[in-house]
Amino acid sequence: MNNRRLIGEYPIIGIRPVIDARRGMLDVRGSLEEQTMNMAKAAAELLRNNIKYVNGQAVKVVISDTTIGRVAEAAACEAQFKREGVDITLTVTPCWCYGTETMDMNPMTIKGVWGLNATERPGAVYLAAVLAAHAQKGLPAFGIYGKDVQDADESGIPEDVKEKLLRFSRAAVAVATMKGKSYLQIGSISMGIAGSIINTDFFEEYLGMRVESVDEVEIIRRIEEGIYDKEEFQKALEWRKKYCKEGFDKNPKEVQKSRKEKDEDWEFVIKTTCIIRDLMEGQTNLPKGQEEILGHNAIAGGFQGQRQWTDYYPNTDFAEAIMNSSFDWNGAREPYVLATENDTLNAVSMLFGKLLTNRAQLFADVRTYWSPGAVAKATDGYQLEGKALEAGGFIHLINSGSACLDASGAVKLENGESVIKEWWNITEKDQIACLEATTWNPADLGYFRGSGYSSRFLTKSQMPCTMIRLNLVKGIGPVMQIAEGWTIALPDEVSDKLWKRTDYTWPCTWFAPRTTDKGAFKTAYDVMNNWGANHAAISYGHIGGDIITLCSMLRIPVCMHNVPEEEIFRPAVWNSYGMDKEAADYRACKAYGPMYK
Ligand SMILES: C[C@H](O)[C@@H](O)[C@@H](O)C(=O)CO
Ligand SMILES: [Mn+2]
Repeated sequence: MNNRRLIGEYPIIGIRPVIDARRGMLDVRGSLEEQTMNMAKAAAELLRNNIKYVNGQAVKVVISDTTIGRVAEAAACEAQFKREGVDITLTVTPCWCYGTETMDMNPMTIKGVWGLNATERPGAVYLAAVLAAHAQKGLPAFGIYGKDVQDADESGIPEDVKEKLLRFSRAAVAVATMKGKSYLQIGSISMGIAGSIINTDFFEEYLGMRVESVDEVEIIRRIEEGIYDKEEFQKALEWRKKYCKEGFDKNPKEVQKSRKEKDEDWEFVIKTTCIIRDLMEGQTNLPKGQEEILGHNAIAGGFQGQRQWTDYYPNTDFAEAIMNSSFDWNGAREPYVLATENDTLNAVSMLFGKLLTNRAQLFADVRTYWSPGAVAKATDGYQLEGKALEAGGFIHLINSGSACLDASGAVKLENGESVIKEWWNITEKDQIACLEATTWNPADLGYFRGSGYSSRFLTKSQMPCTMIRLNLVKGIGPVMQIAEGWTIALPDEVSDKLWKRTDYTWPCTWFAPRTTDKGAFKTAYDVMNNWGANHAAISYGHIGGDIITLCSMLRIPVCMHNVPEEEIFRPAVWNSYGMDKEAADYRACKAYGPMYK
């Protein structure tokens, strides 16, 4: 089994308890030491208990050795945090302190400040003062201030403060996890899809990542020279025979592959899967391997899922589907991020979703808008209901390959509702359910002359989800689109009729956005008509607020979203760019520019 994962530390959060330094006969500082340090301890406990890295471990949180009252202690804390590898700081206080003397001045940390809303000592006044200092010094920081005044002896953290502390920390950990990791592109531009044109400046300057590129011939070389984990290959082959059942072959009889050829294809696609994984993260069990033992340290990647390779070799839909899922032949494991058609921007969208949720992601074409009338016409009068009716129709999400099997909705909560779980909660039963909901149909030989297999499932249940896409726009740079909504369940016969109109052997999901009475969210049609590219990444849950916070940390403006205003949480200084939140976002992102430039 592969025991290599990403090289590089996971980000550490450092908590900075700041305090009024005045001593003298009444010893102001002394009277506040315990309360201040207790705030830091409470925040640390909240984060440790609720935030996990993508590898399933609890986030590491350290606290300054002392409270910080003057600049010498701020400097000592900075030195301590440097030793401990802190990327994210959370400053907390119940009282007035001296803003510029105690603030985090490190230009590279991601910063939050929590000022206690208790009026005995003016923590909120410090919060406002130090956020003004952050604004004046060009060091954006998130401000956290609870709505209700807390009594001085109250130790708990109010729910609204918890929500902001957790949103800030989830997004900050996601941002800092990407730093220093690689994106691996295998192959090149697929079918003229602009997202396949890898923009190294974007990865380097906005995400702090590096771009690695490998020609597809590397996979052929490793197959032919036997440079892959043979034990792993055999284990995967047996697992496939047992759990990944073949579906119907839609190809005309006269061109269908023979049984022998189909079995050879299975061996080929499984070797390809093992090698793509080795390319991403390395592989210690490569007896014939030398430099191949080292991977590209890739936290995300893409394969040129159509044309050239697929005109000649079996496609990589099996690799893409299995690697994006929460499990494989070794059981539940952290899902990878592997985009098909080499869509680097959809891969980044999947990466954002995965890092914020620790759940597998769905890659899809934003393929077709179905209006209520069009559905009725195509299905002898079926009338939409529920979320699809509310949205004025729905969108067909379907692409070969990179759809995690978790998106089948086969995994159920206790109450019977479908869910995509954090990968460490996936049980053996969940894995079997997803595999039983999926067939592996011989590839469409029109699109994939080289054959192979495509995963096929229908998302049969309603799940809350968030559809996003990061786009690159000349003159602006990266922008983000967000549509919260639901997968929807249609009667099987209705699904069948609509699905058969297109690629009936690919994974099929129907999506209804949450609509408003405005612009791009009037109806599902408007969402599709305003979508900026052919692809989207879909994450379980309504995570648009987290995406917005993450994008503000990366200085990526959000051009379209249906997130309730109260969930929008950006650095405090964004307010200084005007009352219109969208315009302010654009202005601020432009003013501060990418984090790593
Ligand atoms: C028709 C093409 O081959 C499909 O793959 C197309 O639906 C795409 O996925 C383009 O993104
Ligand atoms: Mn596509």
